[in-house]
Amino acid sequence: MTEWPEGYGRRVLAEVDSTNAEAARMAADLAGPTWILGLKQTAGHGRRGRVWSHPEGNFAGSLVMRPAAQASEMAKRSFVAALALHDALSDVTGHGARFSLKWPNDILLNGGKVAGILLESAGGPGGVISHIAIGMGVNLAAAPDVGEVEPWATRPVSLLSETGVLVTPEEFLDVLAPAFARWEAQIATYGFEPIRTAWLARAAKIGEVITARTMREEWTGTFETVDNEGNLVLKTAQGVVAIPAADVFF
Ligand SMILES: O=C(O)CCCC[C@@H]1SC[C@@H]2NC(=O)N[C@@H]21
Repeated sequence: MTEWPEGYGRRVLAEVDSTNAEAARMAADLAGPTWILGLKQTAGHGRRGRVWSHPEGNFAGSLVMRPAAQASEMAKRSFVAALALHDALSDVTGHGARFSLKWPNDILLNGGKVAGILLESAGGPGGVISHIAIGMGVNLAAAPDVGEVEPWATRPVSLLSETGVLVTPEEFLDVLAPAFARWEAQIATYGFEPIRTAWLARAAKIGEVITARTMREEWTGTFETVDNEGNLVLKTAQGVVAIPAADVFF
């Protein structure tokens, strides 16, 4: 097994409202980047304020850091997190080819959603962030009921139901944390480009027609790439558009 990464803290909580909320509470006194694992999460939330339910045995964890960086740079950590989750899920199952990455923040298994990522940060002076929480939820043991997610959402699946592999949240963290540290070292040393390239190599639906829905508009077009800011680039009938944030539908 890979070693726990040097310099990263680890806190396991029997119960927590939300590991991202706990990350915010801890941020002021942080000695270094710290993983928070919630074995039971009672008020987990997803993107756009959606409820993130926590069937027993699933992974709910956040990495909290206090980097001296602009918010726009930190947003790229969601790609780092996606790569780390892809590595960890591939490692524990031995079925890497079954996983793909859905822009912006989902991990798919056999085309269903097995994991989601939620970045939350607080601002400091001059656009520099004071902390970032990289929250990750993984359906290790069970997927939420279809009725719990929006009708248009990607079908939720669990690792257990799709692969027959059951790992505990603690075991999963022991694989995920070193994977994250490897990709974090890449972005810290070489910048976003190797992350972008690696992410694209694992992306779902590249070259295919997809729909991106933002708060105000909906775009349908060919998924060309992700640009060096992390935007989704679609070739539409109106031209090429770069979309910073949206929900994507296949
Ligand atoms: O797909 C999404 O909408 C993102 C889901 C993120 C859920 C995780 S679980 C751990 C962390 N704590 C939270 O309250 N949310 C994230």
